[in-house]
This record gives sequence, structure tokens and C-alpha cells, in this order.
Amino acid sequence: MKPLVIFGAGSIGCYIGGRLAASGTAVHLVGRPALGETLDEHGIQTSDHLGGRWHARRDQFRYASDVSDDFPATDVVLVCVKSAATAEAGAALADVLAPGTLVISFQNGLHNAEVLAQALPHCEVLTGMVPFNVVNQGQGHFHQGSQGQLEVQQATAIARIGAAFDAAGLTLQQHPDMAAVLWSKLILNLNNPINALAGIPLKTELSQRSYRRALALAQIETLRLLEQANIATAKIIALPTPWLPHALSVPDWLFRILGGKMLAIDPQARSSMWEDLERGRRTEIDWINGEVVRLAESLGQQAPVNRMLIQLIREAEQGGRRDWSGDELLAVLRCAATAAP
Ligand SMILES: NC(=O)C1=CN([C@@H]2O[C@H](COP(=O)(O)OP(=O)(O)OC[C@H]3O[C@@H](n4cnc5c(N)ncnc54)[C@H](OP(=O)(O)O)[C@@H]3O)[C@@H](O)[C@H]2O)C=CC1
Ligand SMILES: CC(C)(CO)C(=O)C(=O)O
Repeated sequence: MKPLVIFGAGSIGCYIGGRLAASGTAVHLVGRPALGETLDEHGIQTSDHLGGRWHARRDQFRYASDVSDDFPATDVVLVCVKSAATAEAGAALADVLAPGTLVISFQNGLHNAEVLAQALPHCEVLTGMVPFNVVNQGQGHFHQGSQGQLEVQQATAIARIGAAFDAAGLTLQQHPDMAAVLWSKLILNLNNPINALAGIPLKTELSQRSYRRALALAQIETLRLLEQANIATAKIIALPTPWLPHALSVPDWLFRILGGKMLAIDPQARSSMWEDLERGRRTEIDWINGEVVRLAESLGQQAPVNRMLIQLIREAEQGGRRDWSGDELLAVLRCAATAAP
């Protein structure tokens, strides 16, 4: 069997790749040399919020720091880099992939698969969606801290990998309308800047009504724009997407009952944007809240709440505050919303 390639060995790439390798799929990871050294020593440990633990020994996967280094013949590639690195990933893969290779973008944001398709016109590029959180805990250990099933664009080519994902316990849910899925995921990801600015774990943050109300403001603004643009959403968690701001705004005691599943998160889990700030990397704010601002502009409207979140994350990227209380954030976002003409 030809190895399945994971381009972008980070939290998501190593989690999916580690689970696949542990269950017997031949996996070839492309990532940075420093992580390669860590994995040489420890292999890939994966675990989840339900207590599952898996280990891929070093002889169960291959690892390279670029595509020139012993790149295998493959017919499936999963792209798991951050959005800023997608174009570069596409350019690197263009030289080495055979016609008809299945390429799946397992990334947040709306347009990564399109960027890949432009670079790889000879491949079949599909959109994927990762609903759960993964944190790199160091020493080759990647932990899934919340629930959800991987979703992927409906296509006959998925038959090539369905059994391998099933064997790894990562069943792929096929969806006919990934644009709706990606917008719904983006609406959940509007929490990424709030979590990163709060500087606290997701569970602690979402347990506090003021942070949830701040998130609801950003979501309400986005949902109004989607309605005006006739863009559909999909149900990707227990609640339909348009209900989210209402469910988030209830008092803490009621949210503990209604939003039980949203709080079923490991106490230490954080958003990927928090991890980016922590590691001094560029965040995906332009691919998340930036999409809302661009949608507003295309409709001749404004998105002041999302614009303010972008500004605060830009400041945080430059060393600015990352310890906002919920009340402070809510006040700043409310002020932005009312100040907009
Ligand atoms: N982490 C999470 O919980 C979730 C993340 N997602 C999404 O999944 C995607 C991946 O996120 P995540 O796994 O957190 O990202 P990471 O940054 O942890 O992983 C990506 C890795 O790929 C490396 N990389 C980038 N370009 C190259 C290249 N050309 N050659 C070799 N290595 C490269 C990066 O190195 P470097 O940093 O040095 O560039 C990094 O180590 C994102 O779109 C994210 O939003 C979705 C759901 C949950
Ligand atoms: C899973 C989730 C929503 C967790 O915040 C995420 O997508 C991220 O961290 O980027």
C-alpha cells in the first residue's frame, strides 16, 4: 500500500497521522526538523478526552522535512498546515504529486482547498473539517481535548481512505455542502481570538457568561451577514448554528445544563490561536474574523465587532495584552458595535 502523506506535521497532522499509523496505515509526515527529532525519540503518542491512548512506534511512520527528501509515491495527501502556509504547501506538492492524487485540506478557514486546487490542478482536492481540539503536549504527545467527527466533502474518492480512517477510530463523515460546514466551523472559530485574548483554557473561558456574550456578539454580526448574502450554515454540533448566540448568552447555571456538550472539553484544552500567540507565530485571524469583514465589505456593510477582534489580536501578535477579562472584552466589543455608523 502506498503511504498516505500528511503535509504539515503539527497538532492536527500528528494527531491524525499518529492515529492512522498506530492502526497500521503507512504514513509519511512532512514537518519541521525539530519535531522530527522529537518523534525519532518518542514516536507519536495520541490520546483523547475519553481516555483513549495510542502509540505509533518510530518504525510505523516516515518523517521528512521537505518533499525532496525521499518523497514516496502516494495517492492521498492530507494538508494540515496553518492557512498562511497553504500556498507554499501547494507549490511544494505541485512538483511531486501524480495526476489524480486525492488531496484533502484539514484546515480552518474557508478557502484553503481552493488555494490548493489552484496549485494542484491535476489532483482531486477536497475540503475537510476538523471539529475537535488538539494540543501538542510535547515529547511527541498530541491530545484531543474535545469531541466531534472529521467531516469531508462527499466524493467517490473517499472510498480510498474510508477503511483506514475507520480502523483508526476516526470515521470520516461525508457532507454534500462543505461551504455550509466551513462557515459553521468559522462561527465556532470566532471563539479563537476570544480564547487567545483571555489567555485561559477553553473550558474556563466558556464557563463565564461575559466571554460567551462577547463571542455571541461576533456570531450575531456574522449570522446577519450570512443571511443577507444567502449563505447557508450546517448543523455541525448538537445545536443548529443560528441558535448558538442565544444558547451562549444564557446565565452560567443554565448554560451548564443547555450547553453541556460545549463544555465537554478537557480542562487544559486551548484554541489553536492561543497556541500560535504562545509560540510567537502568525495567527489565522485574517482567515477567520477577516472573512467576516470581507463578507461585510462585499455587501456594502461593516463588521465592527469582528474588526475589533482583529485589531486586538494584531496587538497581541506584537506583544500586546493577552489577559482580558470577559467584562473588559465585552465592553470593548459593545463599544465598537455601537460606535460604528
Ligand atoms: N490545533 C487545533 O486544535 C485545531 C486546528 N485546526 C486547524 O488545522 C490546521 C492545522 O492546525 P495545527 O495543527 O494546529 O497547526 P500547527 O502549526 O500545529 O501545525 C502545522 C505544522 O506544519 C509545519 N509546516 C508549515 N509549512 C511547512 C512546510 N512547508 N514544510 C514543513 N512543515 C511545514 C508548521 O511549522 P511552522 O510553525 O514552523 O510553520 C507546523 O509545525 C489549521 O488551519 C488550524 O486552524 C482545526 C481544528 C482544531
Ligand atoms: C476545535 C477548535 C474550535 C477549538 O478551539 C478549533 O478549531 C481551534 O482551536 O482552532
